[in-house]
Parts: sequence; C-alpha cells; structure tokens
Amino acid sequence: MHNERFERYYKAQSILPDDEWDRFMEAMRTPLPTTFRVTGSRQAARLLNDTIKDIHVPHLTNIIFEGEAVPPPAQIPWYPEGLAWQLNVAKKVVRKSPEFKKFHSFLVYETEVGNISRQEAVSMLPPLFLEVEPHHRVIDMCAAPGSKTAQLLEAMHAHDSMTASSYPSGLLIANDSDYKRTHMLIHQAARLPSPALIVTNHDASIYPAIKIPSEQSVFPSNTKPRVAAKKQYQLLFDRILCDVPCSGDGTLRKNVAIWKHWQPMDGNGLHSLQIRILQRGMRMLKKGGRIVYSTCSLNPVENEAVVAAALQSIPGFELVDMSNHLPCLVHRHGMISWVPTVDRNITTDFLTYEDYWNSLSEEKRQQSKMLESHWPPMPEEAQSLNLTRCIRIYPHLQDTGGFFIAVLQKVPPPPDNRRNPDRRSRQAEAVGDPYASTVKKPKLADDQPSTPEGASTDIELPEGIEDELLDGPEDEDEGNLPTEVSESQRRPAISPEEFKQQQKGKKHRGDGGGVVHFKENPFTFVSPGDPIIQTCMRKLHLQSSFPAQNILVRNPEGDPVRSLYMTNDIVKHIVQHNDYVRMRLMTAGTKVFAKQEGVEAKREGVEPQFRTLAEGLPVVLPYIEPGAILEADVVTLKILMEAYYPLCTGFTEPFKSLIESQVTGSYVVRFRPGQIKNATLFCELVLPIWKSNVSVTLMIDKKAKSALSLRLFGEDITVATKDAARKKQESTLTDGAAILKEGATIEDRIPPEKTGSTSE
Ligand SMILES: C[S@@+](CC[C@H](N)C(=O)[O-])C[C@H]1O[C@@H](n2cnc3c(N)ncnc32)[C@H](O)[C@@H]1O
Repeated sequence: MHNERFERYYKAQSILPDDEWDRFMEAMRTPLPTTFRVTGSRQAARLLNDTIKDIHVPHLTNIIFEGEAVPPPAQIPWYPEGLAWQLNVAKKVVRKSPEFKKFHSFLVYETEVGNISRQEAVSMLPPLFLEVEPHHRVIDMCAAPGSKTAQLLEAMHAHDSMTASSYPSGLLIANDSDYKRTHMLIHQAARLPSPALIVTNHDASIYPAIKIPSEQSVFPSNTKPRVAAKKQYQLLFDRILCDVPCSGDGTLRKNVAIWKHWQPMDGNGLHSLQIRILQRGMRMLKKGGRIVYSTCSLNPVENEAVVAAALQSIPGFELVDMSNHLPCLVHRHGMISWVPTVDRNITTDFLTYEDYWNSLSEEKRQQSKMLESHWPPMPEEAQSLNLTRCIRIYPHLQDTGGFFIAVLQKVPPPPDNRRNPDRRSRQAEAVGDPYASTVKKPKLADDQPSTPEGASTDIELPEGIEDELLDGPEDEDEGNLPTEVSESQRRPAISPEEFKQQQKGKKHRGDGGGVVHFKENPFTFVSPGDPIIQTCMRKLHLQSSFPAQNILVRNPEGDPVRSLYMTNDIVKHIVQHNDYVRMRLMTAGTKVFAKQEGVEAKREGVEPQFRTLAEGLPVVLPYIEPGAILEADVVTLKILMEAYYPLCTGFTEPFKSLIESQVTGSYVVRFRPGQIKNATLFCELVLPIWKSNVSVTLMIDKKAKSALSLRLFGEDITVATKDAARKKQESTLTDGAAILKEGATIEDRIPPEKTGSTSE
C-alpha cells in the first residue's frame, strides 16, 4: 500500500493541510469498514431498521472476541433517519463469533432479497444531495452497477406503503454506456419494481434528445387540445446524476490493487469525457433543476477542473452551497488552485496552460494531450465560480472512502443579460481560444460536438422551452419550435417487418465508438381491449381504474404471450414517441404478470392464465378489488413456507374453507399481523399464491422465502433449505462413512462450525 507518485502528486496539489497528511495516508492504508443501507420505501425501511436497532444491536453489544471488545454495528451519523450502518469488524470475527455469524447471515439474506444494500458510505451521498421527489424527471447518466439508481428509485417511491407502491408520476432513466453493465441495472431495479423506470444504453456524453408529446401542464389552460396534441418537446430533467467514470483513487481502501498501478495521467485522460458528460447533462436540465456531479477520485483535474470548465462553457448555471445539507457530514471545501502534471513523472512545474504551451516545441504541441481546462481558472474566476462550494470527503475525516461532489443548479439568466452575454459566458468563450493569434488553438473538452452521430438533433429545442411556453401566449399557428407528431409516431414504435429488418442489418455505435448490434426486443403497448388483458382484469380481479392502457409486451406483434409490463404515463409517452433502437431502450416499466406455464395450462382449449408476480404485486395491489384479496394468518403462512405444495385440506379454518372454495388460479393473500410460538408477524404482508386443484403454492422465490423465514421464525424453515440441509447431511454421512473406513473420525474432517450447522 505504497505509491510514491501518489504521495508526490497529491502533496503537490496541497489537497490537505500538512498536519493532516499523515492521518490521511494512514486512513488510506486501513481496510474500509463494511457499510450498508436499509432500502425500500420509508415505511418498510423503518421497520427493518428497528429490527436491527432493537434486536440485533443489543445481541452484538459487549461481545469479546479473543480477549478484545468488538464494536456493535453503528448508525452512520449523517444518513437520514439512521437508515445506514457501519460495521467495523474483522472477517475472522464474523466467521467465528456465533453472534456476528448470525447477524452476517441476516445481512446476506436481506441483501439477496433487496431489503439491505451493501454500499460504500460515500457512495450514498450523491442521491441525498439530489433530493429527488416522486414527480421528478430524473436521469442517472452513468448508472451501473446501480447502487445510486436504487436510492433514486427509493426516493421516487418514498410514499409507498408497507405493501403497495405509490405509482409515481415522475421518471427515472438509468443509463450506462456498457451494454453488459446495463443488465446489472435491470437486475438491481427488479428489487424495487417501478412503472417509472427506464434503462438505456448510451454514451452519456451524446445522450439523445428524448421526444415527448405535449402535456396539459406544458400549456396555458386555455390551449386548444387539438393544438396541444400535435406538439412534442424535448424532455428536460428536474434532476440529473453524473456519477462519472473516474480514476477511482478514493476507493484505494477497498480496491488495494489501485496502489500498484495508480498514476496521474489516468485522471488527465478521463477529464475530457467527464466534462462532456457533465455538459450533456447541463443541456438536458430544466430551469431550476439540479445536477449532482460526483467521482470517487481525489484528483482536482477530475473534479473542480471539470466543474469549472463546464460552468465556463455553458452559462446560466451555478454551484449550490450544500455545506449544511447533511449537518453531521464532515467534509472539506472544493479547491480553487491545483497544478496538473503534464507527464507520468509528476512534472508539476507549469502554473498555467500558457506557461506549459510556450515550453513546447511545435512537434510536442502536436502530440500534447493536455487541455487548458486541466489547469485551474484564474483566481478571481475560481472565486466567482464558487468552486469552494464543491464538497470533498477524505478517508480520515469519518472513516470512509474518498469522494467528491458538486451540486449545480440551472438559473434563469438575469433579464439584462439575455442579449449581451454576461462576463462569465464571455470568459467561457474566451477559454476556447485564448491565444488564437499566436499559438495553436488549445484543445478543449468542449471541442467535441455535443450531439455527434447517433444522437438526434432533430428536435433539439432551446433550453427551458417548457417554461417559456407556460409563460407565453398560446401558439395557435404551431410556431416553428415544436415538431408535429405524425400518425405513425402515435402507433407502436415498430412493426414486425421493421423489427426483422433491424435485427438483420442495422448497426449502431456502442461503447468505445465500436459498432454493435442492438439486440433488444421492441416494446409494444397492448390494446386495453385485447382479450388477454380483459381476461387478466377479470381473473385477477382488477378494478376498472387499473391502467390497462399502460401494459406493454416485448415483441413487435404486441402479443401478450409471456410477460406483461406496466409503465406510468410518462414512460409510455417516451416509449411511444421515440424509436426504441435510437434510444437503445433496454427496459421500461416493471413486469407485473406472467403466463402460467405447466401441464394444465398447455392442455388444448384451455384459456391462457396469467398470474400476478411477487415483484409486481406492490404496483398492482392498489387496483385489486379489496374483496378479492384473501385473508390469512401466520399459521397459514408457516404452512405455505414449510412445503412446496401444501394440500388445501392441510390448512386450518377459516383459510381451509376459503381456499377450497376458490377455482384454480392466481390469488393475492393478505397475512394479518399476529403471533404463534416463536414467531411474530409485526405488520401485514401481502403475497401472491397459485391455487391448483388440490394444493396451494406461495409464489415467491426461494431466497425471498428464506429471508422472510429468518425474519419471522429466527431460522430458515423453508422446504428448499431443509432439502439442501438434508442432502448435505446425507453427503456428510457418506463422506463420514468413507473416512471411518479409512480409520479417521468425522470430526477430523469437518470444521466445528459445519458440524454445528448440520445439527441445527
Ligand atoms: C463510477 S461508475 C458508476 C457507479 C454507479 N453510479 C453506482 O452508483 O452504482 C461509472 C459508470 O460509468 C459508465 N461509463 C463509462 N463511460 C461512460 C459514458 N461515456 N457514458 C455513460 N456511462 C459511462 C461505466 O460503465 C460505469 O458503469
């Protein structure tokens, strides 16, 4: 854990006062504590958090291991409502102390089912600074693997109840340029199903303009619907997260391999892409909207330099002072001066770009990759940009990783500056060409076109157009800004023929500028009158308020053959008005129903049956006829968990008669809070079941069942786990017999903790 260049570079930057340096370096070399966050809607999260606080922490207090006191998990002081925790315990303790081992398996189960998220403490910060609300339109531009996306989704669903989703009116787009990593996003999102989610696969620096049709809120109320209906706009966002790719040296405590390879040119190289991503975000932001720019790097070239260059190139933005937003967060202010290194040897002799440029021969100038924006702005410019409002987190301050956050807000330009660019914007222009007459034009990150090939420019409108329309007169003659929606655009995005054609030949730019196929299936909304939708409505007891018009399938024909997804209105508009290939749309909305497969379903003449999926149930629940929800108690739940297919006759009354009287199909059961021997259900639980001729199945996956069992009964009573334990015991006995044959004892071969767990 040593890198001479790292120390030399950061000392040259004066990132910290001298008297903090040793503490900083020591913290960098110390393993990072485990941190996790209780996830989900506020109501559900609070309940699980109380379990940790009131049950687990007392059990883990006053533990002595090998003669030393072990600290219990502690709440991270700055995280709202105490929902994030830090555990500073060596792996050996977790493996060997029975109390911590139990807590560890609790964490593993709850993480697997998505109730807990293992996440670095500092990585939890950007969403907190974004302050997302359920009606916001949000984009997470570099989102994979998705820990911050999950936080943003939770904020959109903050008003969910314990059992039902709140159906937010906003939008969250999670984007990543890496196709494979977008699948991590889809997986992550399945933990918190949302009709407001879209996952896309784009280079964020050229994110395409998204078309949306006009909406009531865009126009003055006296706008004629005919006029409003014909216009469409570029979607602008209320909140944007730019958690950009970076050199990652703030994660050295976790990723110790970085010590070996760290060199400052990595940061220099990423600087330009980072600016372009932030600039693209700024161009997609609504007036009054907010962007959080963040990195897990300590390097000012990837941080303040990027923010300064972006602010200088696009007027109308300011850094927001968020220093008191999380009062218990200990941080340092952003830097206003630094000295980029111009090579791997940490040559930090050039205080300005001009000095550097003048030192180069013509040949070297041609080869140089340094940009003017690598250097800090002039001191008074740095002051006027308020770079000190950026937030720097260092590992020794609160035992975390290193991190950087800047919060930018879009402000309307003052009226007298609308025609004459203000001082800052003139300077921004000047940055592009400070020595044009004497030296080669310096390369700037902004030299890249902001919407090159692959990104649509066809409907790129002046920023804030929505606001302007709101204030302005009704545009009877349709004006020249909004474009018209053609009839074909109102139809499903693609025909089966077009789809086949696209699959055959069409190629698109992928990550790294390469050309890759976009293989995703198209998204087609199903007509609410479709017989299958009607059958679902009837058999799944959905009320007429159910938004059947927002159900989509993933095939060009629009046939509801397997899975049905549900979106909210804004997601539907986006899917319908944008070519899914041009948008590189990976997923939209959330899966709610799936076709029931099986021998019975395949029999000829049998009407296809759909079932409500556990993951989609919170979204669907508010639309199920209350009288169709079956009531049950903890005893029933226990029976359903202990066997795969418990017989209807095996239940106790009144559930026995209730279930026996139902026809085969998908049902939803509400389990009332209650207590039986060794188990308490503290709050109601709503789960899907499938009733067949003689038996019932709880339709949740194995891991979710195990987590639930652990929470309710303090042990895993599920049939899958019992089967696994039995198999393990059988193989242990077989092994044991073999060993005994060779003259050894079982204990010689099986570690003590394993023998223990087998007997459990
Ligand atoms: C720091 S990670 C993001 C971590 C993520 N926000 C989270 O909290 O889980 C940066 C991500 O940016 C992606 N990326 C790299 N270049 C990109 C680009 N040009 N456009 C969009 N994403 C990009 C990488 O694939 C990587 O997943």
